[in-house]
Amino acid sequence: MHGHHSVSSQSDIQALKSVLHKYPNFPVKGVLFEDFLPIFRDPSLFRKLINAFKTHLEAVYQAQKIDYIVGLEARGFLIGPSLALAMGVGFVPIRKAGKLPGECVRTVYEKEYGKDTFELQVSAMPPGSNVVVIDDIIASGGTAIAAQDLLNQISVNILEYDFVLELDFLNGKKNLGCPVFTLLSEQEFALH
Ligand SMILES: O=P(O)(O)OC[C@H]1O[C@H](OP(=O)(O)OP(=O)(O)O)[C@H](O)[C@@H]1O
Ligand SMILES: Nc1ncnc2[nH]cnc12
Repeated sequence: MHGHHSVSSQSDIQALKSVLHKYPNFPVKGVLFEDFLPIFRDPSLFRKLINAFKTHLEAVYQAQKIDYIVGLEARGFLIGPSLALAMGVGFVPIRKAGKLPGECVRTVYEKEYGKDTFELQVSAMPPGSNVVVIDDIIASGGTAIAAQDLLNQISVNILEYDFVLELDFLNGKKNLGCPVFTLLSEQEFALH
């Protein structure tokens, strides 16, 4: 990558956007499902995705240390570990209920198309850790708020949320008390 560029090149962003796919009425009627999986089928796009998040985070957090990348099951697991490894920081998963051993904190939440339960291992991170939460998309924001709830319960500080996509019309960001970065925003996507 080019050392002094603080944002990803517009051609990388366009290349990533060009493979996104929309599926009307999936998984339920009335939902327009945004599929980002084609990015992972092409290693050069996968690399562009990871580099774009890394470049963004390194530009924003020069003075402050990121302790962990926290990924949300399941699609946050496709990005989080690769990003954490590239940045040389730890990775911690937040999982759907019943998957994690040991003492866990738990929360029930509503998302755009249903209800779910999230858990986080209490021993995963020391209190006061600074984390970035990553997922593929923010829709209603229910999932992101559930992650905030769990991280608050173990006294971990969220520096920001990073998403690949957002559904603007659902305004999911409104109840989040920290910055949100969206790599391929739906607005720009629509212009393309
Ligand atoms: O902003 P919200 O309305 O809460 O929706 C966003 C969440 O919904 C999807 O996860 P889903 O629970 O469908 O994940 P899965 O791929 O693990 O089934 C998506 O990957 C986000 O995590
Ligand atoms: N419209 C959507 N597309 C993909 N993932 C989602 N998760 C919640 N809403 C979604």
